[in-house]
Amino acid sequence: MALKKKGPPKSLAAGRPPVLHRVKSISRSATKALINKHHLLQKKKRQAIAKGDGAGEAAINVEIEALGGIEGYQEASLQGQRHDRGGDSSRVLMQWLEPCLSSQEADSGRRLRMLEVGALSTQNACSKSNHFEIERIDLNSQGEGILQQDFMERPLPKDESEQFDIISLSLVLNYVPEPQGRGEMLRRTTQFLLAPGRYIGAPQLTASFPSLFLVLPAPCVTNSRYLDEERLVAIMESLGYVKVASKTTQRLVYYLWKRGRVCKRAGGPFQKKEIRAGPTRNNFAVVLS
Ligand SMILES: C[S@@+](CC[C@H](N)C(=O)[O-])C[C@H]1O[C@@H](n2cnc3c(N)ncnc32)[C@H](O)[C@@H]1O
Repeated sequence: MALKKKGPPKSLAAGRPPVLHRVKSISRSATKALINKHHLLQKKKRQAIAKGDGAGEAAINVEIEALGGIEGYQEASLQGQRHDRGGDSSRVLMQWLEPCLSSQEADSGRRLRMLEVGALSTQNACSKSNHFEIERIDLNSQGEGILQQDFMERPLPKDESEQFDIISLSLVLNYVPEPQGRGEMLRRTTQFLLAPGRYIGAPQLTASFPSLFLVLPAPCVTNSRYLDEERLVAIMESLGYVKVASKTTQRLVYYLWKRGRVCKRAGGPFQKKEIRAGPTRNNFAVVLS
């Protein structure tokens, strides 16, 4: 009987059980291209569904799967959270909130409740800070501690116990393929936040809570035909939000919006209207009817 030919000796590591899922490294440009392609396919899929084009939808699903499906997309997103690529966006939130949170805990010991929509990890800066009791959800859970749930299908809160002091919506709004869907997502956040003005016993929290942490790729606001900072502020104000903090980097825009009372004179509705022309602009838009 012929002996089985042995391959090259394997490293010791090859024999060890996979105790840690290590994310494969992808270049920065490949990551960006993969994320953009995924967003484009999601948009085309939504259009095919709206037209009742079953064959088109199936073909797009094949393309999405060929790109690695939602898992491939999430893996690429995790690459973007690497320290050398700008790091996890919730670090900015913690820089903004740390001073008021530290003094609040010394006073009352109550941990604030956070809903993290589109959570890829349980190890980001807000999780590690220990300041929050966090409920994490994602369309495709990456594991324990993250509930698999579509925020748009999440049952509305029955009472205060199901509402939150803060919602994190980091790089999620731009995943929604249609402008109307984005407006609906923003509107929905208000229903999950506690009523404004409830921090009577902790006045240091009043300036920042209840609030929405919103992060978007910078070009969505800095280089869109249909959205700029002024229009975003107007949209958010029509929902009762007031801008408390913001930061723009080359890659991302970060905002902290505090929920206030909806002003009767607030503008809107906000249709898809060109506010800046130019061949190099993108088409990111938010529509609120
Ligand atoms: C680009 S990742 C962002 C992850 C992380 N928040 C960050 O800032 O790096 C977007 C995540 O949002 C999730 N997502 C998109 N729409 C969602 C929805 N309607 N409900 C829950 N999760 C959603 C996607 O599944 C994906 O994991």
